[in-house]
Amino acid sequence: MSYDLLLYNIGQLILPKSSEKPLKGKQMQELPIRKNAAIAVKDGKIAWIGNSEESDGVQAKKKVDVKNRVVSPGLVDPHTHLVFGGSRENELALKQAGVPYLEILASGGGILSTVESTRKATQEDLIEKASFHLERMISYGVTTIEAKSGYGLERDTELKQLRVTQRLREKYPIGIISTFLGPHAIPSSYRGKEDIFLTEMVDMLEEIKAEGLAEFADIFCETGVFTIEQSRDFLQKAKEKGLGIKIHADEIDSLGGTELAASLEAASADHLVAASDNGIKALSSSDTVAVLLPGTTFYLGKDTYAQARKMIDEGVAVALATDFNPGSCVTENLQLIMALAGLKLQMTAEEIWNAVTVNAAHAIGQGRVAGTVEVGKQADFVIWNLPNYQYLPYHFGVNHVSSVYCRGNKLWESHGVENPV
Ligand SMILES: N=CN[C@@H](CCC(=O)O)C(=O)O
Ligand SMILES: [Zn+2]
Repeated sequence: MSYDLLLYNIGQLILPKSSEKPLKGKQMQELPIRKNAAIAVKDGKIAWIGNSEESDGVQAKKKVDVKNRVVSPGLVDPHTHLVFGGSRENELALKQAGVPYLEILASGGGILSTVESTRKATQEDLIEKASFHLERMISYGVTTIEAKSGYGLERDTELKQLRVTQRLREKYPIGIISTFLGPHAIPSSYRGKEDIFLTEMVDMLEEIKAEGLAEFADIFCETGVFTIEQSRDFLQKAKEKGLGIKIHADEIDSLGGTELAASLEAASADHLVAASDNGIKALSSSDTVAVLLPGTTFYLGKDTYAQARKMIDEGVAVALATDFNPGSCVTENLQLIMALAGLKLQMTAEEIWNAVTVNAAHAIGQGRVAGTVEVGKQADFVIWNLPNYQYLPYHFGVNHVSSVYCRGNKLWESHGVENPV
């Protein structure tokens, strides 16, 4: 058999355990590593994994010497707000003056200011801007992402954002999972009429599902935004329409969104900085993935991070994401989030790699498609300029990628000096 591509001399091949369900608690500590490995690709899929010596006789159109470096599955970023207009650099001065995130929002800024810019932007403007950010995500080793709407807060702009995501799917070979986040904030004109706004958002669910514009629905459950009851009602209706569900839960105040996510069997509950002990317990007896966003906590200037250690020790499945957005976490760099997970969430290197591969894939319903390197799966992987897998969360703030492959094709390559391993 002749393959399309052979990678040989792989110093460490990171092989997160494939599983029907996300890895929970102690399972996250296991990260199988194959030393001196080789991978062969045929028709965009992994066709063979073996020892580098065995690969001598393997026929392939192209052979790549990995020079003893690390290869991992393509990273998965399961929480991004990729499509938006404008930017909010003016908020830095407000933050420095001590104005809290929710206060900026309540005074018509924050999310609402991005809503204004997104409403004004054309579909083409949004495609161009999102492409720029997406290509930067890819350069950091990401081959699957989730992208949320939520900067329209009215039918036409929400649909415009979702259509941009569809166009990005056609434009790029990477996996892009779309989430409808219509209830992301209360538009100023609907203050005191939140239920009318939510009915309008619920009315969009059928069309979104029928047109395949999103796989998931999401809501921002927070003080001054949507209550637990409103969130339950919206998510239940989304589920009835056949959409998967997610929730921005317990980010700032402990409202009980974590417990709600577990009780509704949501695919993920995201943020969870203020999750209660009961919430963590509820997650541990569910398959809902806790998607933690330490970049957001850092960017909002907080000292208290999500209790990742307690969550993992109590048996929760944890994933990590950038939360890339123009307000609360302005970075496309998932490697930076991996470093923050080591420094601020006390996660081990093994847990961190599982959290950005297999568990991140499960958080967006892609456990069968992405997040692992195994025969028969999509050939999405990253060659890293790393001497070993523990090195990544240790050396922070830079890009360690040597090259990114998606479905067996090289998508991005670094032109810098290689780290001598
Ligand atoms: N917290 C709610 N939504 C986003 C922030 C959006 C924004 O500030 O534009 C988040 O997940 O952090
Ligand atoms: Zn978010």
